[in-house]
Amino acid sequence: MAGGSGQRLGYGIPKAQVPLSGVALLTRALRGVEASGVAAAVSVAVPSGDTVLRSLCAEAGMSVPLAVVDGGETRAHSVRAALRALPADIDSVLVHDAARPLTPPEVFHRVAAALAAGAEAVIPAVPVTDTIKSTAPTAPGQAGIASRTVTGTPDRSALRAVQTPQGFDAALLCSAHSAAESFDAAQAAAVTDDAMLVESLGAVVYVVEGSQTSLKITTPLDLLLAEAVLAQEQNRLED
Ligand SMILES: Nc1ccn([C@@H]2O[C@H](COP(=O)(O)OP(=O)(O)OP(=O)(O)O)[C@@H](O)[C@H]2O)c(=O)n1
Ligand SMILES: C[C@](O)(CO)[C@H](O)COP(=O)(O)O
Repeated sequence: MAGGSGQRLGYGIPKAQVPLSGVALLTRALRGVEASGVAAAVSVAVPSGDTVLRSLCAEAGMSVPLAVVDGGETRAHSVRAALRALPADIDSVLVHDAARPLTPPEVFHRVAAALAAGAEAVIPAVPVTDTIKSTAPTAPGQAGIASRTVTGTPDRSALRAVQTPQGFDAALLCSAHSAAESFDAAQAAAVTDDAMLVESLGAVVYVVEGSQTSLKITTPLDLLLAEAVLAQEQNRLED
């Protein structure tokens, strides 16, 4: 998925074009897919009319067929557009973010292996290190102190920070996305990953180990962190 604009990164160009140590995020993500060897075909959603990312796809030198489609208003719209461009006879789909340029091959392998073992839906994830609170807007009359108050503290040991690629039985994912096509704007905005759509159909979603380096580039700080990860890898290779 490379159809986003990258508002939070704030570069003024689609995020997938943004260079990470000189190589565009999309190119790095495609290299990750290629290195994993799990894909028989790839479908990339780019912002409508974007020619730069289309060129990067053509130059990526993928060893499997690669389709490029115009993405949509939300990530889920882009996923639907990309799904429509995949070959009709595929059994499984891995949905991956161009915004995760450093996902190691083993994460792709764990997701693909779980699908091969019979899972209908699989997500990679890592334990959370912060304590997470649910919150709500402060009640009228108390708003002078702070804008939100705490409504609960979920058990951290059960929480996971979820990554991509997320893997699915192709028919299940298509059904889940068909159901989401009728969502209104608020419902559509609340869809932050694909797994939650199949969860709403009652499917069992399996969790496999993700990777700390599979971070999502969302803000400028994430880009700095990713550059540091690459520099460390480079040093390790030179040692
Ligand atoms: N309409 C959209 C929105 C997002 N994405 C993709 O979904 C992934 C995760 O989205 P996010 O990190 O939120 O990217 P942006 O939408 O570009 O970021 P922002 O919300 O800051 O604008 C990214 O690879 C992004 O390109 C997409 O294909 N189509
Ligand atoms: C799909 C995802 O990468 C899983 O963590 C994430 O939910 C995308 O969120 P975003 O707000 O669209 O970046």
